[in-house]
Amino acid sequence: MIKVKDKDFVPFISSDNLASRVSQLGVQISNDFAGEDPILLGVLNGSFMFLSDLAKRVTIPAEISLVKIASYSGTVSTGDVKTLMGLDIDLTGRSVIIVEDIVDSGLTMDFLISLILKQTPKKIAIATLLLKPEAFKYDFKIDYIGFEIPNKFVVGYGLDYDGWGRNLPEIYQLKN
Ligand SMILES: O=P(O)(O)OC[C@H]1O[C@H](OP(=O)(O)OP(=O)(O)O)[C@H](O)[C@@H]1O
Ligand SMILES: Nc1nc2[nH]cnc2c(=O)[nH]1
Repeated sequence: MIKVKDKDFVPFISSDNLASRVSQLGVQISNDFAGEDPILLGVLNGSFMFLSDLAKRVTIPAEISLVKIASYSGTVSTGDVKTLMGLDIDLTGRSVIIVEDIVDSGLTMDFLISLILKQTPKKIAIATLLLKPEAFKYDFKIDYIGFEIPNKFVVGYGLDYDGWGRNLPEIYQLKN
């Protein structure tokens, strides 16, 4: 068990499991997007570690760009998604792979998809390391899912609790 800020968390997904799953996703993306020169669009802050490891496993030419949006404060969503750093790349006619650490309710991703669609890309795909199926409220398709997890708050491998815990190399779940 570990303490992050003022809450206790228990080990949930080991760094070995993360590494092998991320590597499989990299192979899949490389096969599916061969010849398309995709853009890996990471969503800050949470996706930085997943994006970094995934990008190293993508063996085809790919651009990398970042957007920064946020809706969570502590362990709860504010229900209000804000763009804190916008797109700095033209997505017109491009194949865009959105890279997220987690899709929970789906609110953030839904917001991002509509933002990107305004730029008329050729294709949008979604890659998320984690998905909480019980919490997911939308019906957009998620193309690459690392792990489906229960509806409990997690930290580590980029994911934070109030800013803390992002640097942990494995994923932990909030203790009951
Ligand atoms: O599906 P949802 O319910 O919208 O939740 C998922 C979002 O929540 C987290 O971001 P957060 O707002 O905590 O910002 P961060 O990436 O800076 O940690 C996570 O990185 C996703 O972007
Ligand atoms: N750190 C963290 N951020 C989230 N954003 C949405 N769900 C979660 C979660 O379980 N953990």
